[in-house]
Amino acid sequence: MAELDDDAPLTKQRYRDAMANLAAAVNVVTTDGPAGRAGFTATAVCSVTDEPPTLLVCVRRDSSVGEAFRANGVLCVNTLAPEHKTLSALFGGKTPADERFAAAEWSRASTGAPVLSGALASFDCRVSSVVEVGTHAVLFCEVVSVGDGAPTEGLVYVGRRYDTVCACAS
Ligand SMILES: NC(=O)c1ccc[n+]([C@@H]2O[C@H](COP(=O)([O-])OP(=O)(O)OC[C@H]3O[C@@H](n4cnc5c(N)ncnc54)[C@H](O)[C@@H]3O)[C@@H](O)[C@H]2O)c1
Ligand SMILES: Cc1cc2c(cc1C)N(C[C@H](O)[C@H](O)[C@H](O)COP(=O)(O)O)c1[nH]c(=O)[nH]c(=O)c1N2
Repeated sequence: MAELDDDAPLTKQRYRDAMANLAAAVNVVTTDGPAGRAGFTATAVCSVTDEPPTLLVCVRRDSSVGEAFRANGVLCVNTLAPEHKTLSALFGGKTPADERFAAAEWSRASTGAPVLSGALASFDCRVSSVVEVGTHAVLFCEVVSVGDGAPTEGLVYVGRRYDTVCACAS
């Protein structure tokens, strides 16, 4: 059981160590448009409201991909299945964009954002507002269409490693 320690300084490392205990779905977030095609791995994705359907994505402001998302103003959140572990590492590393996208099959959403074939779910979005908080930009995104695959197993990231969970309806 975790106990709060108010005396120890709250360092970045202690914050990260605690956050590492939160299991999170793994997504590849993609965009395309005048600023070019880009994509990155993200666990900082969350549903905000269903009226209007809105989710948020947090992206590091100093990442090579962040500006493309802001400039294109559209994105697709592709939720990964267990077979996408290698893809997650590719989109989460320093690999050039073309190599990232060459590792999977894609179609195009109505916004123009790339949709991952075999994703557990895909959310095609328009960025409705951006709030900068510290090192990250929080992209609030209105969902314009969704696609979901057959119930299967989901990929989660917890304790700094990947795991598989049942995503089947009980
Ligand atoms: N929100 C994020 O930007 C975020 C989330 C998860 C992982 N990552 C990156 O993926 C790599 C591997 O992460 P890891 O979980 O194995 O180990 P880690 O020790 O770097 O991170 C542990 C946890 O802390 C949080 N975190 C890490 N970096 C963060 C950041 N810059 N801003 C906000 N929260 C952050 C995440 O919840 C992460 O799962 C690292 O480079 C990490 O920075 C970034
Ligand atoms: C499991 C996991 C989860 C996340 C990440 C990584 C991994 C492996 N990364 C980091 C991000 O994917 C990485 O910095 C990319 O490389 C960013 O693209 P550039 O390398 O800057 O092009 C990440 N970055 C971010 O800004 N928000 C996030 O939610 C996450 N989540």
